Amino acid sequence: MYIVGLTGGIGSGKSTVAKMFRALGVPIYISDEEAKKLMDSSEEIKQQLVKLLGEKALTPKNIPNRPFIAQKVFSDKNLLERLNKIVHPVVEKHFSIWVEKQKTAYVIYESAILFENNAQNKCNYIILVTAPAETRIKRVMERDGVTKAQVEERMKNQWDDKQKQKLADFIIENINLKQTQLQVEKLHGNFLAL
Ligand SMILES: Nc1ncnc2c1ncn2[C@@H]1O[C@H](COP(=O)(O)OP(=O)(O)OP(=O)(O)O)[C@@H](O)[C@H]1O
Repeated sequence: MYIVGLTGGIGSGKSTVAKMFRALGVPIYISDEEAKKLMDSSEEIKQQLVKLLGEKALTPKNIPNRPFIAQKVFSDKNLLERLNKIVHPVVEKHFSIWVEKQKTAYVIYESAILFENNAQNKCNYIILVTAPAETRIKRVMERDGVTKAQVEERMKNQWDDKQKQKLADFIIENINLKQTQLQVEKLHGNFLAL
């Protein structure tokens, strides 16, 4: 079975593309969602969070205190790296178990920060979804009801497309949805024929 990574900057349309693959029967692992769920449920992660950030890292209900954690780690790169080192191995293990249960020719691993997290090694192929920055900003402003500056702030933590294009095997230009659908169908055919 092949593992196909799916990535792209904020507002590029990863989720939109993932839905198109899912409609074709491809299992999708949305890494950010799974990591969030695992942080809530894994006692192993929670214990390590308290070790790293103190008792306040958990709420009285024993779930991660996200605003507290975010405020701590986003101003301290070293802490962010250490947090990633706690969460990643658990997600990796969960992903491997999930992959083994799938019965298709390939699965998709979706992550906004696939390259930034060095997750390309686990993928046989990588698809990068792109769209012009102005388009992406407009989409996210509309989708999330945020300002241009807020979107640009989030973009700062991601690599730019030029860096990612060098490492991607396939690029889906997501501007017109019909064209995107055609690109997805073509790639799906390619992956099935591998
Ligand atoms: N080709 C398109 N034409 C018009 N709107 C689009 C197109 N592709 C995506 N959108 C819309 O743009 C917004 C962002 O798309 P989507 O959520 O798929 O991006 P994403 O890359 O997953 O974003 P994020 O990284 O923020 O999760 C959504 O509201 C989506 O419906």
